Amino acid sequence: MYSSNRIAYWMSDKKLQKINWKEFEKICIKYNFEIFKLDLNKSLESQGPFNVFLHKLTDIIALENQGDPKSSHIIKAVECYISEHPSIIVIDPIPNVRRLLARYQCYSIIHATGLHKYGIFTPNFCEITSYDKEKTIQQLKDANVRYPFICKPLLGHGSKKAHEMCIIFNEKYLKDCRAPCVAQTFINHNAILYKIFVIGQQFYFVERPSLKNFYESDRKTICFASSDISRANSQSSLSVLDPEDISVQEIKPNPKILQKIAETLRLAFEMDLIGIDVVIENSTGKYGIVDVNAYPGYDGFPNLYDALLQCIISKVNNKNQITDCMISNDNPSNIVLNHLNNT
Ligand SMILES: O=P(O)(O)O[C@H]1[C@H](O)[C@@H](OP(=O)(O)O)[C@H](OP(=O)(O)O)[C@@H](OP(=O)(O)O)[C@H]1O
Ligand SMILES: Nc1ncnc2c1ncn2[C@@H]1O[C@H](COP(=O)(O)OP(=O)(O)O)[C@@H](O)[C@H]1O
Ligand SMILES: [Mg+2]
Repeated sequence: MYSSNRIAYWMSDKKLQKINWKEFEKICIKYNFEIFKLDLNKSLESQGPFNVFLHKLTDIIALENQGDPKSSHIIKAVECYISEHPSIIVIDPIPNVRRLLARYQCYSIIHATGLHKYGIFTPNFCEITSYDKEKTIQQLKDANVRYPFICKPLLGHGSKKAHEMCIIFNEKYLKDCRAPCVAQTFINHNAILYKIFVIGQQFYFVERPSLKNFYESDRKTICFASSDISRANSQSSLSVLDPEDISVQEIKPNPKILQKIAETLRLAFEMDLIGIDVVIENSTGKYGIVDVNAYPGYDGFPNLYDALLQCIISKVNNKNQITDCMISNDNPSNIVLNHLNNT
């Protein structure tokens, strides 16, 4: 049992408390898995061996990305250990998490999935690279980004700043774009957002508050912190619909379409633990994917830890099958080799 069923994990203490991790440890023990928290400040070799590494390293990866030497040292050590022990199942692989954190890259991956065939899209987006007004106008035009649009920081995690955004309504206030950033067309969706939580092949969705409808106008830029908008109990004034929008009929989400989004993005990002923010566009009824997160909160996911362990077990079994297959594939080639040697 020692090395074949040993799970190492790392998450911040804040996250561990929030998600009642003790519950997961109990389930692991019940199913004969040993589980322990990896100490990132100690030699990893001395804490091994283990065959599964489960983590939420997003903030450290984001800090590494911003040049923080301590974070960079930690992530390099983890990556080095993983590459020296290629049989470890990493949930989720660090290069894939890195790709997800960069918003522009993240939207490009969604855009390339072909989900538009099913009435699913990611709103038009582009990277704003400078404070040069003419250049910005051209970048918006080339990508067909319309007013109003949201400016989002390039990096989607790692600091409070990553979640500070603004809505720009007209050319006059383009100066408020905090370059470099991603600009994304604002989709009116009656202030309702759906969060899809994915754990391997299982998924679940919840409804959350979101931003009210906005239209192109000469109004000033609105700035907001995204954490004030779509948390379970958020009560922002930006989520209160204007009187003329109250009568817009709510479109109920089709679970089959949300399932299609969950399955497609899990494969596209090659990640098992993701959260996807989806809005349904008022005017078309189409499903817009506005954000994808690594290892989300899973608030409300039924039997969360059974689902998580099931995901781990199926990956361990898959890996064992592949290994068995490689061993048994060895035999025919050995026979051929022996045969050749004997002739
Ligand atoms: O960036 P957005 O789109 O808001 O997504 C967030 C982040 O993933 C948060 O993780 P973190 O705080 O680690 O960045 C997560 O909170 P936790 O993982 O801490 O619970 C939130 O889960 P919800 O709290 O379920 O919304 C999820 O909605
Ligand atoms: N293109 C969009 N159109 C309309 N609302 C959006 C759009 N993108 C984001 N939002 C709203 O802004 C919030 C924050 O944006 P998001 O990209 O999810 O940022 P974060 O990574 O900080 O969660 C979302 O929860 C949603 O309410
Ligand atoms: Mg979000």
